Amino acid sequence: MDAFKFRCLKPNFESERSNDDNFPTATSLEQGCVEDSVGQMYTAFKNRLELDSDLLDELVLDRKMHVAFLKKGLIHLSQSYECLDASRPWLCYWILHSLDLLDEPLTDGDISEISNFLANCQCPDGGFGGGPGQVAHLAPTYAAVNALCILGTEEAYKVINRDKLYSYLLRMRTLEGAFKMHDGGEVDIRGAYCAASVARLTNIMTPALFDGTPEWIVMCQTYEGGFGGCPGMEAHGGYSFCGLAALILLEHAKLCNIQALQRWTVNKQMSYEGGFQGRSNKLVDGCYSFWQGGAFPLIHMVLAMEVDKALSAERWLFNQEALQEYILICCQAPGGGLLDKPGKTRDFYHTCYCLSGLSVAQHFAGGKIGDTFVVGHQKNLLKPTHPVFNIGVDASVHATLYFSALPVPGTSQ
Ligand SMILES: CC(C)=CCC/C(C)=C/CC/C(C)=C/COP(=O)(O)OP(=O)(O)O
Ligand SMILES: [Zn+2]
Repeated sequence: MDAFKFRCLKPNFESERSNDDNFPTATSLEQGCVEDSVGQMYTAFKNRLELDSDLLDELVLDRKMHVAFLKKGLIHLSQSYECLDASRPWLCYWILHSLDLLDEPLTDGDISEISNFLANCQCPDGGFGGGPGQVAHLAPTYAAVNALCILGTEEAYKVINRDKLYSYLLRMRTLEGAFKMHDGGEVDIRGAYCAASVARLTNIMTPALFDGTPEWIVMCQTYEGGFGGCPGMEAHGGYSFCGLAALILLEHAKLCNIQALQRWTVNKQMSYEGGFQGRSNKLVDGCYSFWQGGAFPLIHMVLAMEVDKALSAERWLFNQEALQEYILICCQAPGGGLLDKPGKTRDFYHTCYCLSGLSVAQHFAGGKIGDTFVVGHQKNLLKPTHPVFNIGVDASVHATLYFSALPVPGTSQ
């Protein structure tokens, strides 16, 4: 057995624990508790391996259980999901994207039924609401468009009223080029990303729609290097992903300080836990496997355009093995589904973003095509995700091809 195949078995692993015992704060105490529970998961895994070294492949992604959890969610949700009644297109997206990463096909009947449901969430004046009859909102609009592109049939694509979507996006635009999340709603960097993502996928992007948007987005980059939700706010992984992905979609990534963003993002991977935190001095969480981990392919793309000679041709600039260990050992719920950290309950959001982050950590697409790094069983390998849209690469290519044949609203193209 190669005892050091896993990072958590390294002799210096324990020494990577934080040591704030002298001046405990609420935050450092919480951090200590998380390290205890993560350490217990790693120790339990190590002990199982010591009993039977042939169990190296025991580090498995429990595909069968995850698929069962996800498929059940397509049909029935427990009462605890009532609070997500205004996020139903999100539930479709989280479940469909997770199943797609796991390479689990849907029946034609399921595809039609979900397409119909999303059609019922579309608003008469364009965009999608959080459920049938709800007001249009940019976040469920992003989720619905992604979900329909994952479904990938002509029936699904045709649900999207592109002319109305275009006028809805124009209505959400502020004078300076930022986007509000809904009529009378808050303006933040999610709006810019959601608008740019759906506009790019469905081929309704025009210069008028995004005039001033890149300049507004870079105002959200903070002294730490990450992006906040709007100018002056704290840097956070969710917002940083939105900022960089939107700048790439708008072909203006050069406007931001990519070195500062890289330094900040690299330092959000926790040395002991292996997963990512969302912001400085906060706790590890499985969903940041994508919001932070997913930024590395984007950063790589931007640095590669600048002909950075020091750029690795083999690895993303984070510890891909450590992240996979965190997800596989600490984030899998025994009955299927993935979660934030040990002790938390599973949900579809964390299932989607843990799997998305796992996929990023398994696939390196910055050098020769198709380099994979799979920790544990080879069958853990997921399909690759498109780092800008976070839908499968195949689904994004198929959708882009379909919509590029249609005219851009308000132009002769
Ligand atoms: C496309 C789209 C809509 C993207 C959303 C991006 C995203 C996840 C933003 C995070 C927002 C935020 C400030 C969370 C902090 O939560 P917290 O204080 O509970 O968590 P923390 O302690 O980990 O920061
Ligand atoms: Zn989370």
